[in-house]
Amino acid sequence: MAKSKDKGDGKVTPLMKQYQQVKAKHPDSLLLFRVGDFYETFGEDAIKTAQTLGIIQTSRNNGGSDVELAGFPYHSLDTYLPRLVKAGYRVAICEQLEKPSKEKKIVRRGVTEIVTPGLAVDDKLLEHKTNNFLACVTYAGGKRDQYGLSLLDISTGEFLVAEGPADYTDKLLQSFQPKEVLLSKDRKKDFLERFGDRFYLTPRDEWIFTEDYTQEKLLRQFQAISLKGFGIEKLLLGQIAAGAILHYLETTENRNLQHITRINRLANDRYVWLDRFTIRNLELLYSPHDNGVPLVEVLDHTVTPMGGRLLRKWVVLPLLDAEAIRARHTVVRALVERPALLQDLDERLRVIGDLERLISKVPLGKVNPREVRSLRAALSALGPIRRLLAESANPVLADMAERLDDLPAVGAEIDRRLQESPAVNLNKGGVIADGFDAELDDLRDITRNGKGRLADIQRREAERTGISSLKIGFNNVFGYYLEVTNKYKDQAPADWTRKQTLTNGERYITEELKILEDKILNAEDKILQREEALYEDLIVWLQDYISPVQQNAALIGKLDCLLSFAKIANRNRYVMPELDDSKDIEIIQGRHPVIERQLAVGEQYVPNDVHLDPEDQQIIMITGPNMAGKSALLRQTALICLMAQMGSFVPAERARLGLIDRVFTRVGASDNISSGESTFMVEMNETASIMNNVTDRSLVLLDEIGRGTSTFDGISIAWAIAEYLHSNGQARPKTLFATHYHELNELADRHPRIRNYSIAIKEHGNRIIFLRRLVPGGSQHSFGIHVARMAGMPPEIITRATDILAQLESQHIDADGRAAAGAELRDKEQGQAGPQAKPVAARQFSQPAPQLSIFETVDPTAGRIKAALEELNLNNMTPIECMMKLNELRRMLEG
Ligand SMILES: Nc1ncnc2c1ncn2[C@@H]1O[C@H](COP(=O)(O)OP(=O)(O)OP(=O)(O)O)[C@@H](O)[C@H]1O
Repeated sequence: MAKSKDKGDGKVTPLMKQYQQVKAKHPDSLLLFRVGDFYETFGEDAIKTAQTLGIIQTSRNNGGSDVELAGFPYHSLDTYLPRLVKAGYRVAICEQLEKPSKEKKIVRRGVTEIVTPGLAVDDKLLEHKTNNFLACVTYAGGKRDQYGLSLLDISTGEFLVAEGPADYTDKLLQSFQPKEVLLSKDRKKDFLERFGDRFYLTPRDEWIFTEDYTQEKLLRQFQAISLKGFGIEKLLLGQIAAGAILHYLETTENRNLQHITRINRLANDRYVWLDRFTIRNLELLYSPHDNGVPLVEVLDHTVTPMGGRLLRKWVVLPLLDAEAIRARHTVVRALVERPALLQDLDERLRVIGDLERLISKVPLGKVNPREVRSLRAALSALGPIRRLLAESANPVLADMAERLDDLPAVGAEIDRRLQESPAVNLNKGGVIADGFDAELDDLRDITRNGKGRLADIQRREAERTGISSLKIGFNNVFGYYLEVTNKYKDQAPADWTRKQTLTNGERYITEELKILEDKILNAEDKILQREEALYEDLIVWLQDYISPVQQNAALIGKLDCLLSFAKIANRNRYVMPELDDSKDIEIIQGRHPVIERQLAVGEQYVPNDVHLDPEDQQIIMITGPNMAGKSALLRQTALICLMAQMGSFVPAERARLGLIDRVFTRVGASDNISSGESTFMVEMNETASIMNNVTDRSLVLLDEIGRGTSTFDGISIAWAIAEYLHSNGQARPKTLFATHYHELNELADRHPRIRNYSIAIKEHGNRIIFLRRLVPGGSQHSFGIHVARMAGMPPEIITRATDILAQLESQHIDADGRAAAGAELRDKEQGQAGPQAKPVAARQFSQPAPQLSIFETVDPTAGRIKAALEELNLNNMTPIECMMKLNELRRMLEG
């Protein structure tokens, strides 16, 4: 609230009083207060506005008070409003609700709109190819890990509901990236703990988030007596979230919501489950790297905003239903095989524009005349598209043709009512077509032919009266008049009214003249008023067609995505994957869709075969030096599977794929301590969540798991996880395991479904040449030194490191005790109590290392550890328990 420093008599001007009343109702919004031709801001708001917009801040003296002030002309609203909202402010726009008049001291004012990051409809605030979601999250509370989530894009009318545990909610928040999250005040802390602080939060009173209140809001919006038909009746938390969104819309003056015609359940059983690490790690939508390119950018060759937005959903929601996936594949194939059809459709789609957002602007009262014309243009493009689809001989496309409706009545009515190239703004006129409205035509005729009509009256009256010298004149006192010289004044007829006597003549008015005068003088204003009224009629009339236009927009979006898939299949030589009922993944000469697009000229992406199946080759351990291409191979395998289930062709020579239901990804972080937990614990927790959720249709990517901890821990974790995934009951998730620890190669000797592979390299003198080929068999070194050289490490260090390595290798112990760690695990597994691990202190490197066991020291901790180890009943422990125990022992060691 603007603080007025009282300087003298303490009186606040009526304007400031009115301002303060309005501001009191919107304390958390930045208030733009219309005063004449300006939007003014006061107090704190003025400081923020001036800073954000870079405009001058002054102060205003209001009846003895002094307050900060910053303002801008009303016609700059379009430029400044988006900047304020993008800076993170909620902006309330307070308009003058009546015209100023002499009688009234102060005009009525009120807030007509509140714009927030999640409630944007202005094109300047929106990105064409991205939805702008407002989310609401509700929480069951207590021990139940259950959340309700609703998402609304007010600019398109898309309204979604979901319900599930925290990780599911988190995943959806990450996939849909809401611009604002509504939540109950008392849940804010919980939200921040679970989902982090990266969202723009709008906490609201608790009472809103109640079942009865929100239900009623939903029923009213959909004019329904029950929510059964929407398939969301069981999602009570989701319903509360959705109803709370509707409440929020009301309080932000968004009351005309006829474009929100549906509410859909986001059914997690229809889509591949991608855990949140997977969405991030596979860089599906965003890349954390400066020059990184996310998958969606490679896939996106859509030409309509609807297509662009839908593709983003397809990318994070790959399908589980084989039939639906095949349907997409067959369309892509049909389009790939008929380039002429593809090109024709592409050209037609390009003129459609943002049909979905256009129609949403209709009820919101934000659609301008030119946009209505674009709507008309889009509808007329649908006819030819429908014909092309119908002739395509593809059943899915033919079905789309059936469902597309070019709404000829709407097109015809727009033509009848609107000019062909109407003005953008209604307040300039020139919007409604000639010939549509007699009154408007008449007014327009007057502005064009006013003088001619006056001349007509003059001529007619002269003929009637025989006064040949009759003239028409105008003055400011009584407007148009007929003037007669004294010679003819007796001939003036009775129906003329005398208005003025001059020395040499008389002036008269007639009723006809006065009517014409009124029309001439007010024609411009009346034209604007009439056009406004007629335009409003058109918009109201259009509201009956919101739903069919939305359906067209949805079909066009889908078609656009499929065209995009066909285009990239052509451009990037993708092939149609074969989906079968197996649980296998068989990729011949697969490539990474993103990396292959980024290679420098002359560089070739080296394709690789990957075969995984739960019966025989369930887990692949991939070793190889840094930079060899291990991560790329892991990711490309997952991306190929996911692209296939999105309906896309894939970068490979051939791919035979059983459906996958979940993808889990873990990347060993080098430093995860910032979150307060040790890396070890983070990995344990995360990995435990994989263990609990895998099925034998799942795909697990483990990239350098255990890297964040010491080698000993790292190998232990990786070892135990690999074993668990291999031997845990019925579920046999297909797993790709990239690791530096070549010690893990021993696992393959012990477990039938674990296989070793490595990424081939060639050693050339002291250098490595990366061949990027996946070859059977593990690798023997870690090649850290080579990588250090490539990274530009000083030659002295490289030479010294090479020396040390040679010494260590001659002792069969590597630089930080890896062989020892491997041996330790081996011994444990075989039930041999006596560990032979021999960690070596760095200072011992240049001398033969004495064979020291940790238990041979005099340290009492070592004694405790020994006792604890002896107590263990290894046969009764799960690998995870083993790992936990190891961690505990290690902490004892660390004190
Ligand atoms: N098959 C391939 N063909 C061509 N270039 C490749 C291939 N695979 C990977 N690369 C290139 O090599 C780089 C390193 O690959 P990647 O990150 O997968 O290595 P890595 O073995 O996982 O390394 P680190 O162990 O350091 O994580 C990639 O950025 C990519 O540019």
